[in-house]
Amino acid sequence: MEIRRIKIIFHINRPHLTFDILSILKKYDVYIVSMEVYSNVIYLKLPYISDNTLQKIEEEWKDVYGFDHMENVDVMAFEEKDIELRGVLNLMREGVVILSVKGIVEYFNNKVPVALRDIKVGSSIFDFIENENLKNFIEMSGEVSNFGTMRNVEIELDSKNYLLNVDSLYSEDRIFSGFLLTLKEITLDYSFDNYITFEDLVGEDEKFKESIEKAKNASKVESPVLLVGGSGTGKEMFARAIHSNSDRSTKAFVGINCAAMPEELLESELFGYESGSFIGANGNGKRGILEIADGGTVFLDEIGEMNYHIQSRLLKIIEEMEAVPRNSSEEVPLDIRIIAATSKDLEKLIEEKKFRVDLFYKLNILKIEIPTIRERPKDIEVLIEYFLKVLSKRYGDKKIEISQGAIDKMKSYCWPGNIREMQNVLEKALVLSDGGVIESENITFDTSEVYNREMTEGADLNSAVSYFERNFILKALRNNSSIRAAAKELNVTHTLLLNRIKKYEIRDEDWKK
Ligand SMILES: Nc1ncnc2c1ncn2[C@@H]1O[C@H](COP(=O)(O)OP(=O)(O)OP(=O)(O)O)[C@@H](O)[C@H]1O
Repeated sequence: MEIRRIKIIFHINRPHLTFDILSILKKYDVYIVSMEVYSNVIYLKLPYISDNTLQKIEEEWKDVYGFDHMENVDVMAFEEKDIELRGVLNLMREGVVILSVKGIVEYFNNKVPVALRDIKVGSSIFDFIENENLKNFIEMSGEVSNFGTMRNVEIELDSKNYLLNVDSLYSEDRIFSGFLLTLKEITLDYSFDNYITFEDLVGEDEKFKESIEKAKNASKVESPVLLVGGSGTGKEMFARAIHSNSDRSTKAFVGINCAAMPEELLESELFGYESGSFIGANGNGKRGILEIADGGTVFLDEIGEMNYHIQSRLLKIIEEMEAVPRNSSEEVPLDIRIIAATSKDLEKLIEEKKFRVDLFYKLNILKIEIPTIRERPKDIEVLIEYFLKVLSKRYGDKKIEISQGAIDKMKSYCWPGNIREMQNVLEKALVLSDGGVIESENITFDTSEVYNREMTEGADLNSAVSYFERNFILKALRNNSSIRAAAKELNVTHTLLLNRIKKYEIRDEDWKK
């Protein structure tokens, strides 16, 4: 006997609607196998009932205030999502396992290594992968839920080597829900294609190339590195490329964002729970990421946000490592390479007594400045071409075209969110273009508060106001076809707007389509 799945659609949402629907089922003595209730829809999974009975039930439902219509469906909403998710996972080229916050398997795809052949939903991943890094990472993330990623840890399963990557999963409102674990087999001739390498860093501008050269040199030495650059300029990509070009490349790359968590949490994340010493934790306490990443690289993003006390502890570790360098026969306390990044001016923070000058000097030895898009305008077209290729690949080698007008519009924009923003703008434009040619009207910029805030943070009042004013005027000009119309929208005189256009050196090509 077949199960029936029914979708009921309502044209209003009122109290007791579900109750009224279910009361009629009760009247016909039909029980419910399962049910999903949304604001205007109910899915019901019912045991087999004849068409005749269902028709009678439907007739009565029609009298329920708010009922619109019902449909027989093949799957419930949840089942549909489940099928979709499985389908997507199976499309991926690597073995993928989705875990709960405690490391329990929730989904896995058909590319998981043979060594995981007995894996089941509900199994613990630790029964299949015995790896201290993974264990610690999951245990700690489970407790603090803000830990990010674990990159390229080499593990062995059934005498084969794999690169293990783990990402924490969050809902839109940042509720931590588990992990996405990917396993990629390392084959001899293509071992590192999962790494970000310098080849992945796109750009031809001289300033950018200088940064790449510096980073390449930095990858061959052991001192800490300081990456300085605005939001979305590629600091993390640089850090990863340095790691994979170094002789630590087969070890962990662990990143932590110092701005993303409260101070006490950051401290225990970094140094572990055991007070006094995190070195050689004997299993009673929690290991910090500095220890988990032993042998590898630790990426400290937004180091300017780290509090003074944590800075002192970090400095001590760097000094201890220097006192007993790598390759020495003495017992080394910790073997990590620190790469720090900042979008803030650390020297200014030193003046404000928010950043330790001695830590700054340690980090500043190898300082690499990553230019913003404004500082490498020639790369705009290069990056557009690159991202369109990436998008085309993602959509099954679909041909994507872009008009000269759209390119010009992107060239005249100031890109406060840098490369990340450019990626987003192009992706959005592709959707808006409905699969055709990307035209200039499909290029829309996020002039939201976030960007204005990021751009104006740390600036003095006059330059912040100017920045805002220039952008505001540009927006009005782009929305209108003439200066006069824009002046009207801005409620200022034509002459005043002309003066401002002159002051801010706004060119016709900055706004005219
Ligand atoms: N040179 C580049 N070539 C291609 N893609 C890049 C380049 N630089 C950055 N990206 C892409 O831009 C996005 C932002 O890069 P990344 O996260 O490294 O920037 P970030 O400076 O660390 O950002 P944030 O300040 O927000 O931490 C990523 O999706 C990355 O893949």
